[in-house]
Amino acid sequence: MSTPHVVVVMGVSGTGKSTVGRLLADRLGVPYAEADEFHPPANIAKMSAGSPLDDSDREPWLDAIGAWAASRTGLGGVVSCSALKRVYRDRLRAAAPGLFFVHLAGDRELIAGRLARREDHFMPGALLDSQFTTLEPLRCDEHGTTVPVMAEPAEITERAAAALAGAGEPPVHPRPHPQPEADLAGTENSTERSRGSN
Ligand SMILES: Nc1ncnc2c1ncn2[C@@H]1O[C@H](COP(=O)(O)OP(=O)(O)O)[C@@H](O)[C@H]1O
Ligand SMILES: O=C(O)[C@H](O)[C@@H](O)[C@H](O)[C@H](O)COP(=O)(O)O
Repeated sequence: MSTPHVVVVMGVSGTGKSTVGRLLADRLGVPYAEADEFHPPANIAKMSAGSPLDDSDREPWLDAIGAWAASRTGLGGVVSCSALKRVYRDRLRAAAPGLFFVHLAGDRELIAGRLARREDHFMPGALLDSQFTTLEPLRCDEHGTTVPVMAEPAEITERAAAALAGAGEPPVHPRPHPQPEADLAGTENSTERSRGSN
């Protein structure tokens, strides 16, 4: 029996992480975890007030998501997380080596339109520019794939699942040792890099 992947569905606010993440988890038969549930209340308050998060705001959030991902290693799971910068993804990989990233990518106008129509969410559409400014797309040495979001959610999910199937077994890593605090503002850390499949 194959080893299930732990998948991070990433991208800017409104790109479809929650929508596609839930569908992908159902498709794979694994649990889904929602990034917004991992924020300290202060982060929600800051974004609700119209201010973007900075690196230090995101540290406890990334660590909580990383801990969930680590708990699913070998079992499988899907978690949403904007994971906008490479150094954020390195932090997640340090906690849970072997993560597969699905970057949901779309242009600003398309996503702004979806955010404008989304109801009952704390994230103001006015923060979208800052999300795009911060975004560092997946690099070719990162284990993952990029899927355009100008399609129906079911089709996006199929494309993500196909990329995952093509990626084979998750890379085997020893259980990570506790890491010293990484400096998000610093240069890349020494996290082992997985072979990219995108
Ligand atoms: N592929 C899609 N086509 C049309 N609307 C979408 C698509 N994916 C998501 N949406 C809608 O766009 C909005 C943002 O999606 P959501 O999943 O909440 O994004 P995120 O979790 O990345 O912030 C929601 O109202 C959702 O229903
Ligand atoms: O700034 C970030 O790192 C992210 O934007 C993150 O904070 C998250 O995306 C928000 O909680 C909004 O939630 P959605 O991405 O679901 O809109």
